[in-house]
Amino acid sequence: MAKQPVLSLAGLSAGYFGTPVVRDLALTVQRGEVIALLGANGAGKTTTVNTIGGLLKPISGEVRLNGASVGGTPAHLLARKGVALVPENRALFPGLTTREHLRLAKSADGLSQQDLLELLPELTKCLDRRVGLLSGGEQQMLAMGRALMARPTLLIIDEMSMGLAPVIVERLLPVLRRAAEDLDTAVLLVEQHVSLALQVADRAYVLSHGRLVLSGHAASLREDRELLRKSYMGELDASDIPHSEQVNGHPPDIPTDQN
Ligand SMILES: Nc1ncnc2c1ncn2[C@@H]1O[C@H](COP(=O)(O)OP(=O)(O)OP(=O)(O)O)[C@@H](O)[C@H]1O
Repeated sequence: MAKQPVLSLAGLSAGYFGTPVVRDLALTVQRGEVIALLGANGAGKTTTVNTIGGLLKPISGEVRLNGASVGGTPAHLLARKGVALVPENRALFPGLTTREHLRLAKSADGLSQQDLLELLPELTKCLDRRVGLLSGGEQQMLAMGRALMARPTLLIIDEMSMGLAPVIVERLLPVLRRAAEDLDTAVLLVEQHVSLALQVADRAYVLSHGRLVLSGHAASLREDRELLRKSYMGELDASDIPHSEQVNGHPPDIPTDQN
């Protein structure tokens, strides 16, 4: 029997002031999986993850967490249900130390600081430094570590690579794999850096102009650079897409305009 996904979206439309900027999304993330949500600037990635994370209400369609409908549930209540969102700006406090961030994030059922440092030993040397003095890579490591303190069932990371050199991002990617494997977390990674994201992801979905245009196993997407390029640019037509990479086994909706 197929496992129930931790996260599933069905027919999800989301946007601002009642106007959708993403439409008819369907996507699943299972426990222990790292899923990449890819797309160019303005494709709708942040809108999607903010809707999953309870910062925006869906316009229509379903957001399900472990099978239960949670669309429109506020972020603080979703956090209690095991959803952790690392936003694009990381939302750290520059004047507090790493240790203070971890202390604030500690919860009864979560990881201890020691458990977290076993998972992310790179944070040990930062414990007593103020966050404003950490490098961008160290800050992102802390933002992810703070989110993992709660042992989330679903970890969402928006633009992990934002402002970081690729060599730094390569050091952060294994953290996602460790979260998935050691904590059995479902990980949804939003990225513009396609090749970095596909290094760590099990599967990926590509958003273009607010619609999912491609999904598939990361290994096969890595091999077909031209297919990926076209999906990014909204240039796909149905004949480009191998059956195995169609969204949910059906040809995805191909954007007909560039709006
Ligand atoms: N607060 C907002 N109010 C109105 N429109 C918005 C708002 N935030 C984003 N948008 C619009 O929604 C569309 C999708 O933006 P979104 O930020 O979700 O894309 P993205 O794929 O995350 O891109 P980026 O990587 O640039 O953040 C864009 O056209 C953007 O201008």
